Amino acid sequence: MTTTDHDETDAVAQLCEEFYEEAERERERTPDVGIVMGSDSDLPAMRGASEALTALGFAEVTDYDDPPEERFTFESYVVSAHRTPDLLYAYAETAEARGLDVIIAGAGGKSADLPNMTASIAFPVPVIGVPVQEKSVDSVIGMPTGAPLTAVDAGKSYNAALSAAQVLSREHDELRDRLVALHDDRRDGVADVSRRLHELGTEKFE
Ligand SMILES: Nc1c(C(=O)O)ncn1[C@@H]1O[C@H](COP(=O)(O)O)[C@@H](O)[C@H]1O
Repeated sequence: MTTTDHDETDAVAQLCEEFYEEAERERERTPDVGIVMGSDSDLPAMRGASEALTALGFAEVTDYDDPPEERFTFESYVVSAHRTPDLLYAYAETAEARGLDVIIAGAGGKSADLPNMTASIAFPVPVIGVPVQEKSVDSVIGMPTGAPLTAVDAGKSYNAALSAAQVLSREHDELRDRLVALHDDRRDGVADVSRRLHELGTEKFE
């Protein structure tokens, strides 16, 4: 093992320790939604999740000691079942105690095991899987009976966030109303674009 490998192992152990410590703390405000992805190279595909949550008035927690004022929040991490199984275990095992109500987990490649392993370990916290690529779909959704995972289509992290908010909205009318408003906006958007296309014609439409 090189010095770098050793340092990286320590860095993983430190993050694991932080999750276990957080699980022990009694905090008034904790993130509602957890976003995890197998690599930071998944960020372009996973950004839709934070965009949708932000559109619904969620803020991102980047410091547990200084959480945002917003009522609904989320947090993001890179966790890999294959590269850092211990980190995955620490993240998922402590998810409920750390206050997470729903997890959105995205991974790519043909062996996208992060979402399903997170679902198994974090149970009964619901996990919404995002296959980052088309080739990841089967490995994300293929769960045996008794090991549930909800998933969206490849790359649809925006929808994963809407589903996460739907779960939370059953307990929070305020969030329910924001979801309905966002839904209505999208519906109006179709009418606007339809009118513009019709009135400008296909040549001038941009
Ligand atoms: N599918 C997984 C897991 C996992 O499932 O544990 N860990 C990383 N990955 C995926 O590997 C791809 C390439 O990652 P790199 O770009 O870091 O090489 C990413 O799409 C990631 O989600």
